Amino acid sequence: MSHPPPESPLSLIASTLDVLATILPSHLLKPQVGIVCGSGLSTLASTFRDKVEVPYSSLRGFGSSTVPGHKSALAFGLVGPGKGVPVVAMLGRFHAYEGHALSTVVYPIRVMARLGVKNLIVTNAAGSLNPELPVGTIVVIQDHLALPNLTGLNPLLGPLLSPSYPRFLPISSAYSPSLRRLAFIASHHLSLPPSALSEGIYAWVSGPTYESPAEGRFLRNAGASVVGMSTVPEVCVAKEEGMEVMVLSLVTNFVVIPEKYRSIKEEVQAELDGKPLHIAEAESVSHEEVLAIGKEKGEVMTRLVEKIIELIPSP
Ligand SMILES: O=P(O)(O)O[C@H]1O[C@H](CO)[C@@H](O)[C@H]1O
Ligand SMILES: Nc1nc2[nH]cnc2c(=O)[nH]1
Repeated sequence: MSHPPPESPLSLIASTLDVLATILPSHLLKPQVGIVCGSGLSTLASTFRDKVEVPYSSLRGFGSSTVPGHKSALAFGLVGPGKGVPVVAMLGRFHAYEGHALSTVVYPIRVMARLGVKNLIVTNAAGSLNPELPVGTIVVIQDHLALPNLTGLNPLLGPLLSPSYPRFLPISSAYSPSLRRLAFIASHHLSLPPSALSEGIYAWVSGPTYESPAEGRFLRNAGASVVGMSTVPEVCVAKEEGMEVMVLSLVTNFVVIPEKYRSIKEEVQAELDGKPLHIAEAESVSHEEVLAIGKEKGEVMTRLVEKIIELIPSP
């Protein structure tokens, strides 16, 4: 028995676009800006006007977001004063550690590109590797350190989706300087304190384990400022699709990097000497903590993203 040939990615995308065309009113069908909401950050769509939510389950090619703090739906709407800017947001993203293929992780970005999105604002929750980036800081990402990209898990591995795409995509200027400028100008318009927004380098790791102390130290020594388990696949594909991209990482925790390891050998010797050591409780990260900071900073992130969208020159 012969099997039908597998559906091509482009025909799958076309079927998603057909469904959206039947659901959306015409003024929302051509979004100019795309947003990816990070863990606990789906509030970024809370102020959209004329909002229409489309569940991922109704769109072929989409996976389901299984991580708490990620909702499985696209939100379309208008942002900003007057007529408003049409936008689309992923209220939840897909991570490779959930078991999604990288092609699924980036599928919504390819759909956004074909809806007409030219500017992509990617957000995430991330762990800080730098004491100068405390919890609550919003880091405007300048560059990335993607170990999976360097070791065989690049999201662009495989046949090109279109022969017009470059086989060897340069990503040395993936993080749009003009959009990054707008982040700082928006922050100024909103009178946020200078410490609210910083700049840095995002390390992408596969997760789902958080970093061991040695891994955290390794990433810090390699030049990364924050670390997370997402974002880079979306950025690489958005660049391949010709979009301008910016990334805002919300620092939700410090990566635990002790200056000195606890020495069980010294502890035992101290006990034998009758002078037991005082051992501090070991710190650790939790996703609940990550979500709590997302909730706390959701409002300021929303105002910042809205203002950036207002400042993007119209086409
Ligand atoms: O990157 P986002 O989706 O914001 O989520 C971050 O938070 C989760 C860990 O708490 C990981 O998925 C990490 O990547
Ligand atoms: N890998 C990683 N991802 C995160 N997402 C939020 N915090 C962290 C972190 O400390 N490490």
